[in-house]
Amino acid sequence: MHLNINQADLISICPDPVIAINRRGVISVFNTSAENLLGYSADQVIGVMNIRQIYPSDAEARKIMRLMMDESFCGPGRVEGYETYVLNSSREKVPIRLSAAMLMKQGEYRGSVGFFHDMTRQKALETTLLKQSITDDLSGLYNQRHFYVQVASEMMRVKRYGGELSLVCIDLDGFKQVNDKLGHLEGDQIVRLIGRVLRDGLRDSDQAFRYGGDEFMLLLPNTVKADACQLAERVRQLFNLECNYSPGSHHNQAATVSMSLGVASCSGAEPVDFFVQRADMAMYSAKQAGGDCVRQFSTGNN
Ligand SMILES: Nc1nc2c(ncn2[C@@H]2O[C@H](COP(=O)(O)OP(=O)(O)OP(=O)(O)O)[C@@H](O)[C@H]2O)c(=O)[nH]1
Repeated sequence: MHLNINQADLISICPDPVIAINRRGVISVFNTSAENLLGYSADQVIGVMNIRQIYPSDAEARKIMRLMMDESFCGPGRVEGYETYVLNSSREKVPIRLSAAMLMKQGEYRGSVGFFHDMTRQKALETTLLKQSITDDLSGLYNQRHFYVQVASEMMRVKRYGGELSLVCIDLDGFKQVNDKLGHLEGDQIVRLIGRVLRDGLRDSDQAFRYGGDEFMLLLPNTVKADACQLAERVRQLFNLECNYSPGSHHNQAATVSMSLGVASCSGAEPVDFFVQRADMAMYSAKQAGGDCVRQFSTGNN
C-alpha cells in the first residue's frame, strides 16, 4: 500500500506514543503522543535519555528485552500487549500496554521501536470494578464473596506462621420488626449505621463484612479470643450508643434493635466452614441468652 505521506509525519500524528531507541538504548524517536504521555519534550530526550530512565527499574527494562528475544513469547524480535509502567517527567508511574519490535539489519540488532499505549483510564476502571465486586453497596463493607477469600487467606497465614486468628459473627436482634413497623428505608439506615460503626471501630488490619441481610462478620488477624471478645463488646456498646432503636434509647418505643455477637478463634488447622460455623454457633448462643450480648465459642455451644 502506498500513501502520499512520509514516515516521519505518520509517526508524528500516531495517536499512540511511539518511542524508538538505538542499540545502546538511547532514544531516537519520541512523537507528540509520547511527549503528552510522559511530559518531556522530544528535544529533552532524543539523543539524551536512555529508555532505562523511562522504565520503573533496570530489571523491568532487561525483562522487556528478554521477552523480545524470546521466540516463544510473540515470535522473534517482538513483544505484543505487554502491560507494565513507565515513569513520567514527575517520576509518577503511568500504566501502559507495550507492543514493540526489534530493528534488525543484516542480522544485527540496531535498536527497537515501541508503541506505549496509555492504560490510565482502563486501570482506573478496573480498580473501580474490582472494588465494586467486593463491596456491599448499602453498608459500604466488604461482601460475602470477599469474606471467604479473606478468611481462607488468613487461615493459611496462621497455619504457616502461627498466631491466632479470631472471627466475630454479628446478627441483629429485632431487625425484622424495624422493617415491619418503620419501613425498609429505616432498616436500610440501620445497615448503613452498622457499616460506619464497624469501619470506625476497627484497626486497619481488621476487616468487616456484610455476610447476609442482617448478619456481619469481623475478621481479626493476630487477635486472641479474649481480645476479640473485648472488641466485640466494644462494638456492641458503640452500636447501642449510636442506634436510635437500641434498648434503652427513648427515641422510638415501636421497635428495638441490638446485636448478638459470637466469637471464635483458630490456629488455621481446620476447614474454613468449620471455623465460620463455630463463630455462628457462638452468635446463636448469644441470641438464646436473650440477644444484646457477646458469647464465645466453647464445646458447650454445640
Ligand atoms: N431494610 C433492610 N432489611 C433487610 C435487608 N436485608 C435483610 N433485611 C431484613 O432483615 C430481616 C431479617 O429477619 P430476621 O433474621 O428474622 O431478623 P430479626 O428480627 O433480627 O430476628 P432474629 O435474627 O431472629 O433476632 C428481614 O425482615 C429482612 O427483610 C436490607 O438490606 N435492608
